[in-house]
Amino acid sequence: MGRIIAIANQKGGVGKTTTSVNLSACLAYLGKKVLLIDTDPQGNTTSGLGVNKGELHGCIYDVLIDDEKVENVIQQTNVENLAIIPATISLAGAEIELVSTISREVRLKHALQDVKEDYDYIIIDCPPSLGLLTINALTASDALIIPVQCEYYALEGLSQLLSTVRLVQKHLNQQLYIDGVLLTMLDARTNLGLQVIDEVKKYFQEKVYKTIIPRNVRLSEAPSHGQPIITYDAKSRGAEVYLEMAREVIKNG
Ligand SMILES: Nc1ncnc2c1ncn2[C@@H]1O[C@H](COP(=O)(O)OP(=O)(O)OP(=O)(O)O)[C@@H](O)[C@H]1O
Ligand SMILES: [Mg+2]
Repeated sequence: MGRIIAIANQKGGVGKTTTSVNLSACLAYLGKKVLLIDTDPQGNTTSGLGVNKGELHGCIYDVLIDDEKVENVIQQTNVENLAIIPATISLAGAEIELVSTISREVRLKHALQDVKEDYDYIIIDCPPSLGLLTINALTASDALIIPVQCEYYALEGLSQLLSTVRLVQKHLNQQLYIDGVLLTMLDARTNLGLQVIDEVKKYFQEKVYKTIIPRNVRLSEAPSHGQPIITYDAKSRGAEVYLEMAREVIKNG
């Protein structure tokens, strides 16, 4: 049975998409069958994997709003074992359209029932907000990964995220748990990064992944080539650390 994992933090630019794309590609590289779902209207995950938005026959919007079957919007990527449900800018309207929709928080969960067994992992990249798209992702998921950038104000906003998680657990999805907090974009030359690591570990204790993602320029270049790091530059530090992280996620169950 597939494990569904949401990658969420309402704070912008903390590495959600970089982690979604590269964790998914590394899990696929390790032989797992993976479906990646882009729920962000920015569609960075979609373009980061080289999917041409002009040629799509459907996206996650059609599933959430028009009851399209997920099977009809899943696309293979250039990476073996990795499929995607893309997002386009039409999704920007979904946040408001969902408000007046029946079972608005559980639409993604219900849609994924049909394909959950076809994959080892389903990874959901969330937008930088705690609106209905993120709530749908949390409600559909077994586990949550929270990327936290090793910068000032790293912990800012996390209490709001955690209280949203508690509300989802109470009312919508009892089994949701935090798989881990992932420290991202560490600049090891600064003390600040190390201070943030200490602070986050104090707060989340054993819930912090052992793998810490450093700043790596190859990771920031890869999306413009429409590739995950593992195919763009398999020998880079970025590829090494995301492989290490994928192994940790597999070990967690
Ligand atoms: N480890 C890293 N090293 C270098 N650059 C990185 C790294 N991780 C992410 N970046 C870059 O930082 C920027 C923000 O990362 P990303 O898009 O993954 O964050 P996000 O949380 O998905 O943002 P948003 O909230 O807008 O969806 C991107 O330009 C990305 O290429
Ligand atoms: Mg993103």
